[in-house]
Amino acid sequence: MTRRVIGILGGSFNPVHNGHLMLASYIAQFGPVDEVWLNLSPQNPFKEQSELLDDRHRLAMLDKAVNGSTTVKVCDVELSLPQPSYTINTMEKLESMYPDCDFRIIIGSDNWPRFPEWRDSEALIERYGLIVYPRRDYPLPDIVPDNVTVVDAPMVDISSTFIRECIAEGRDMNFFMPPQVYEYIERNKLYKNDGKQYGIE
Ligand SMILES: Nc1ncnc2c1ncn2[C@@H]1O[C@H](COP(=O)(O)OP(=O)(O)OP(=O)(O)O)[C@@H](O)[C@H]1O
Ligand SMILES: O=C(O)c1ccc[n+]([C@@H]2O[C@H](COP(=O)([O-])O)[C@@H](O)[C@H]2O)c1
Repeated sequence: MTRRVIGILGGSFNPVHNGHLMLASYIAQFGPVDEVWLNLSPQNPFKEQSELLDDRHRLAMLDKAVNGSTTVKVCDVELSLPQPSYTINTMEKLESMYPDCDFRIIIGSDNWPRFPEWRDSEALIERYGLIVYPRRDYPLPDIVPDNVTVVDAPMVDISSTFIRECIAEGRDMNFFMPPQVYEYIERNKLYKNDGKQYGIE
């Protein structure tokens, strides 16, 4: 039986947006993988906890965003692993949970310069392999080491930070994410910057 190859795209997804989804869809169709899993990191080792919305809201928005897709899926394994979310722990856990799959790590070129600071970065490249895609202002690596693949995906230059700021200013961000995610944000009054943490659906 052929082994399924899964690309893991980790992030805070605070919130997930069309940039994440278009990239994941592109790599699942044109990259060296069969599926892309959007892996929710409750606590990125490089980010401040205080900036983050509750994991359950971020997971609910991811589930709504992929909407049952068979090639772009959600992965919540880090919710039950120690924090911060080190990718090496995640990959080892996934390997043990899905012995019939091969896993790759997907990162943007913005993450490439600091990749050597990731825990066990050399082992991550050697054991799993990296797929690197372009982000604005961050050139792709000139010299591509063994086990690193560059995928020239189109760039959609939006970020969760921009979306959070715009919502806090009262702007309409409906077209920056799937409508069902935006409805969830509105219904739960998320990112309003009024200091309140609203309930989980
Ligand atoms: N517009 C985009 N196109 C492609 N990849 C993106 C885009 N925005 C973020 N990513 C990548 O998706 C992964 C998860 O992103 P993350 O949740 O950190 O989103 P972000 O929009 O960069 O968030 P923030 O603005 O809160 O830092 C990261 O590897 C990040 O580089
Ligand atoms: O494992 C590490 O040392 C490590 C260091 C920095 C970031 N990561 C992971 O990289 C993913 C994307 O991070 P970011 O900064 O683009 O949100 C996310 O899943 C993080 O947990 C992982």
